[in-house]
Amino acid sequence: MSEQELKALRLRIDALDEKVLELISERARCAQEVARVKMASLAEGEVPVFYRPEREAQVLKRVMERNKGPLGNEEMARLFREIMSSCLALEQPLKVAYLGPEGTFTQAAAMKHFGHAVISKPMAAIDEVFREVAAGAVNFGVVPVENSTEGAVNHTLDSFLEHDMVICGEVELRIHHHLLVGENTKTDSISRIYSHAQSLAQCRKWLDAHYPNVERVAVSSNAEAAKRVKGEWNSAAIAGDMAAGLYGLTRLAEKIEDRPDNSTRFLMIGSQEVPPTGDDKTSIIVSMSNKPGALHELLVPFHDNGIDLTRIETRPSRSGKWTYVFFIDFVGHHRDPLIKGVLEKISQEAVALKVLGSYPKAVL
Ligand SMILES: O=C(O)C(=O)C[C@]1(C(=O)O)C=C[C@@H](O)C=C1
Repeated sequence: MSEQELKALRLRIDALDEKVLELISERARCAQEVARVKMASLAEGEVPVFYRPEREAQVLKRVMERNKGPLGNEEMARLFREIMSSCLALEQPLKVAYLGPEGTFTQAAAMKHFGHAVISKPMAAIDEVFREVAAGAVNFGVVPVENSTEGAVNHTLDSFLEHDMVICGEVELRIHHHLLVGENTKTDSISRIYSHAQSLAQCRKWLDAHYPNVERVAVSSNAEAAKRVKGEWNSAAIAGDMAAGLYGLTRLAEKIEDRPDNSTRFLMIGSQEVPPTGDDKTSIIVSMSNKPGALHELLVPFHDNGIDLTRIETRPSRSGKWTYVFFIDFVGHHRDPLIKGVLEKISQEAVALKVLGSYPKAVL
């Protein structure tokens, strides 16, 4: 390519950037207007709701449907995710608590869902995220709920039994683990590998094959593992890209998870009910009396109405020995007439039924 051609193309890019800039600014001004209208139409004592997950899901879906390339749909939606995040921050900067410390996959999930224009607050434990939301110190919380290799995150399920929370969104993240070391660590001198217990489990086969005799130490998060090895000489951490970048660690081996499709699902928790979008999921907790056929009775109304169950999990209830609660996710919104009917049927049989929330299916 000649210098001349390159120069002409860069001039075109400059001109296009100017238009993009103008359009983004116009969109941001429009969002400010939206905020003004929301404020003006408030009833006496009503609090304004700036963040609208159902609208955000619609915007992102529309972008993906209309995108003609060459950028991929997800790539394009991610750009719009960030534009919307910044527009919302003009209306109201959201405060989001997540399972920290900085650099965890939960932080990456929070950024994927809310974009980078939020004020984010790392918490030391899942229960603390719940408490922070319940206390009203933040607008939303982000917690992991299940992993495709290791199953349920029990701390999260148990926290739902203790706190009144509304689930207002979900996000799925592909989890890639790397073996990370600090600058002073020699490859052949590793005597200890730190990570979160779930991450150690997700890389068990790889560790058995490559470091069978090295001590594996479970710590509170993989970001914590990364933080520790930064200053140590003989240890390595298993953690993801965010932690590697944050603590300036070197990747000795990349993508060491045993299953290439290893993914984690995260939930956004708050107090805001989300209206239907037409493509939603609902999460409920049900406790049944301890008698034969109770689970069957619970599942029949879903089957009879052709409702797609996406997950069912059992946890011991806090109220009696050998009694259980079921966490169930299914497709649909609790305001849909069909779902309403099913929930009514279940509540007739159940000891207790709680709708944790209906929310748009993850778009990204
Ligand atoms: O449509 C709204 O209610 C807006 O506030 C605008 C907007 C946007 O930028 O598109 C911003 C924040 C909301 O979460 C949803 C959408």
